[in-house]
Amino acid sequence: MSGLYPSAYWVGQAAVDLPLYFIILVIMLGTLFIFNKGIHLYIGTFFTLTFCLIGFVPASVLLTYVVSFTYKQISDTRQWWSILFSMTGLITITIIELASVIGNDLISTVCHDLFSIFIPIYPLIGVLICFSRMSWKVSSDENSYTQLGRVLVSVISPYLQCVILLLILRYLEVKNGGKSIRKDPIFRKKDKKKKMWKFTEVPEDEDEDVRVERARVGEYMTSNCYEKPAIMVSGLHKEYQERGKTIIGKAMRKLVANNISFCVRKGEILGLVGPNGAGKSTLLDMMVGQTEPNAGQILIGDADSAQRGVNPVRFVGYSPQVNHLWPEIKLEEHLETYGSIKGMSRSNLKEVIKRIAETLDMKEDLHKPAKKLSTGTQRKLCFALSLLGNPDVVLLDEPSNGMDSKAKQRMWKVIRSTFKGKEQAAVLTTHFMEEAEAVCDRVAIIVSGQLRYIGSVQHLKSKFGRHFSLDLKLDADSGLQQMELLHREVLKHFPNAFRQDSFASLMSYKVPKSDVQSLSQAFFNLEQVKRSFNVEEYSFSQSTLEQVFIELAKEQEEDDNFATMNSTLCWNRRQEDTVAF
Ligand SMILES: Nc1ncnc2c1ncn2[C@@H]1O[C@H](COP(=O)(O)OP(=O)(O)OP(=O)(O)O)[C@@H](O)[C@H]1O
Repeated sequence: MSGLYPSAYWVGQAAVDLPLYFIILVIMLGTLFIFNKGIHLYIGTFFTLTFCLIGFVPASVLLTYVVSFTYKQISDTRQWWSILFSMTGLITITIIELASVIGNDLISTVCHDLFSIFIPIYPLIGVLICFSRMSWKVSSDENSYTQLGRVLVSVISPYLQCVILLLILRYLEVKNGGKSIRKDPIFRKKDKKKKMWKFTEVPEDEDEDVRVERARVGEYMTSNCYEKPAIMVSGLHKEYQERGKTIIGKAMRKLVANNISFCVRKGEILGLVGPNGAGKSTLLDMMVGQTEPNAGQILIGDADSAQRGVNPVRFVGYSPQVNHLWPEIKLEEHLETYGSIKGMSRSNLKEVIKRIAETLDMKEDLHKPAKKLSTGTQRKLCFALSLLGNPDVVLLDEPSNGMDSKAKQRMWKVIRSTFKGKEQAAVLTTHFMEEAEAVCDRVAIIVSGQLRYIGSVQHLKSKFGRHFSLDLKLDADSGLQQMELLHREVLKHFPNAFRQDSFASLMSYKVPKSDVQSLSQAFFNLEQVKRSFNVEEYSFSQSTLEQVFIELAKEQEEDDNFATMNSTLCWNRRQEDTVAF
């Protein structure tokens, strides 16, 4: 709520609403007493009304605050609640008058008392009805006595209502409020006793590079003599409790970060890749403080500047997986707002917006509201917002989702030029291996909440790429017999080659490294095959990062029969180890 604690927000609202409502009511009552000859203003009436108003005004205002939790748009309040309040006032008056007309004082008194106690907008109406009765009716002691009793109920009820409505407001804030509620001096939630986490064990099957990275982070954390990396994540652990499938089913432990440690140096871009649900977004959420880890430490940016009191908003730029845009606000206004929050000057901001619009091809969309932007442009905008103000660290959660390939290439170029050789660092999650290869200096592969690998793309390929890919495209006229002969010839040169799916005249093989003694010999053999078997063209290449990733995910997720990776690829673990893109 406007960056304020909830209590500060409500007190601020009340500081305006209470006097305003009080003044309006005083003017209305004054007018009533001046022009209505039926109700006389005596000293007693004046004090009773004043005392009633002091309780009635806050009770009515608190009621509107409480009902404000039931609507999502401002217009809802005008349409429904104002009509409902007017109708309630009218109905209560009608009921009380009807009871009086039929001469049943008991019903009239019971209704009056019930309305006064349970309907916060009634007590003032009730007091006025009583006053008019006391003025107009032939005065009898019994009548005056009844009316005084009713007045008393109407005057006291609003004070009780204030207490109850305040408690309801607090309950609603605690239930619906965001994180600021924890620090709120009035609406603060009582902290439940936190579960104490034991130091999590280092996974036994941990990769050597991951182990080295963990040791490096440990050194950085304990030593003062190094130039610290831009991001340090140490021993991060997070798990959720998942409900069992049946009502009595036991809650399951879902591990989304299993003792993860890594660091990102200044000027470095680290790619986080992994299958759906591996825990990549949760990791970023923990880095920006949106999700609380169960154990571990995250240090972002220059600790010295944090101690010097530099605004932490300037340290981190974050582009979450779900777009965080205001639907009615224009693209340019988004950039202006974020730029101002990050402390950019007006003139600088204008220049930066112009450059962003040109670089990311958004010039024509500058004056469109966010809801009218295409999905790709919305992603571009979120990406641009995260870069505004040159933050020390930028976290990008699947930034290129929904972008066409041209837009992706532009964005990759911007990312490279922003971080390469600079003081800033970035973490980027992606499903596109092509993206990781094009943009990232190092890649971290996460499977089932565990960091399985970390290193440069080339190192990953040479470490895990156990196969070469061989594709042969035969002449369109070649028949099955020709293909069979070619297959035998391939096996002659690469005895352990494994044939994958063939499409029409295209034959694909996975060739183990052990079958390739020297690359020159392999290409010499393939040239001969090409000449003798009407092969139109062929390609022989080291495994792509995509293939390496599939291998890794398969090795380490032995229990899975099927897994999907976004829309870019899927793999089916069949007995013959077929990879299908
Ligand atoms: N608040 C939560 N409560 C329970 N489980 C959660 C919660 N948030 C995330 N999870 C679970 O944690 C796992 C990791 O989710 P996360 O979104 O981090 O994965 P991801 O690697 O980013 O996946 P994707 O690539 O699909 O975005 C998922 O199985 C998800 O269902």
